[in-house]
Amino acid sequence: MPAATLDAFLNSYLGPPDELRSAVVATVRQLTQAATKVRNTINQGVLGTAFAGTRSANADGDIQKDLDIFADDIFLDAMRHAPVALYASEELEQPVLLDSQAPLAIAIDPLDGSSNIDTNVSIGTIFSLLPATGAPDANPAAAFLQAGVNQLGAGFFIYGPQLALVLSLGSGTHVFVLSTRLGTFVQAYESRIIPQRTQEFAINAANYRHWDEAVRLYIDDCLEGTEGPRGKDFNMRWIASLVADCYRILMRGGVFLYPGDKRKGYRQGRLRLVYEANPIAYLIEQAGGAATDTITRILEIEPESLHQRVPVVFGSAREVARITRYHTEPSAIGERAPLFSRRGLFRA
Ligand SMILES: O=P(O)(O)OC[C@H]1O[C@](O)(COP(=O)(O)O)[C@@H](O)[C@@H]1O
Ligand SMILES: [Mg+2]
Ligand SMILES: [Mg+2]
Repeated sequence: MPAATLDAFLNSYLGPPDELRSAVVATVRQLTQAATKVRNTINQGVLGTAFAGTRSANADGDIQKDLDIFADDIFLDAMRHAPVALYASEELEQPVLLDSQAPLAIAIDPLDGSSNIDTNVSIGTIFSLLPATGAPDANPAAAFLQAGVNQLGAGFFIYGPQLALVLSLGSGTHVFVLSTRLGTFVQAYESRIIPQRTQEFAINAANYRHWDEAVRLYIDDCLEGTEGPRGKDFNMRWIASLVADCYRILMRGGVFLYPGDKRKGYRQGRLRLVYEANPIAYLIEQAGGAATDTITRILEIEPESLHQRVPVVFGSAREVARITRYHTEPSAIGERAPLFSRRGLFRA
């Protein structure tokens, strides 16, 4: 029987007194308040213009939209009232030291799907909760260079038709929706289970000519549908908001790919390991899915730097495993010989 509210869920997670657990719960509570503020701002319909004059380039060189910076300020401020030692954000070159004695470190993408801000398509906030290891005041970035398996919890808010929180604290992936009538987040599902198989993929196909052969072949085979080696038709989606693509996969399965490609600066894809791929991989695995960098499990990758990128494939476990085989044992896929000699459907 699902707990009716986020509060009830968090209380049931608390269990016996435990400093880390209560820190996680207090932090999630602060995050929900911050997300509600961001949502209220979005609802005022002031996205592009309200924060004029705040545009600049972030740590990854992207042009920051004004709402990115606003959201970052809101979440940073909220974390000052949480048991958080360190706050690392996509929008900040270096982590901020908040309280060296506090037990947690948070890595956050305050506004995911920025290219959709002006288009009224779902955007979100992604967060990863880690133990604040090492000496936070001596080397703030070091706490974030731990593999995703160490996460104590992870989640994202999605500012869509509903304000939803997708959350895992290590036992399943749960979805809560803000009820404006009740003034609280209400559990919408007990725990998501992603189907093992799928007939739906998500990828930015405009990059087809830049992909490696393994990715092209996988997509070619999907597009051939019932006439190709897969023997079934596929559907395609690409929202260009990681949170929205992930939410759909949690609801009905599917596979998401943002591989590395040959464009300058995209050899490791576009997504960031510490505050995008790791929390998403944690949620997906907790829902029975899988997440890799095409070959290696995302959660086992040891980050080398806070803002590093990583190729990402996640979703229905059998499909993710198949994509790995396209990369590691291509001759075992289908019945083609010699492999990679075919011309792709997108190619002239
Ligand atoms: O525009 P592209 O290359 O298709 O990339 C879209 C991807 O980039 C992102 O917008 C990156 O996140 P940010 O908006 O936080 O930079 C993802 O949400 C999305 O999956
Ligand atoms: Mg993002
Ligand atoms: Mg962002």
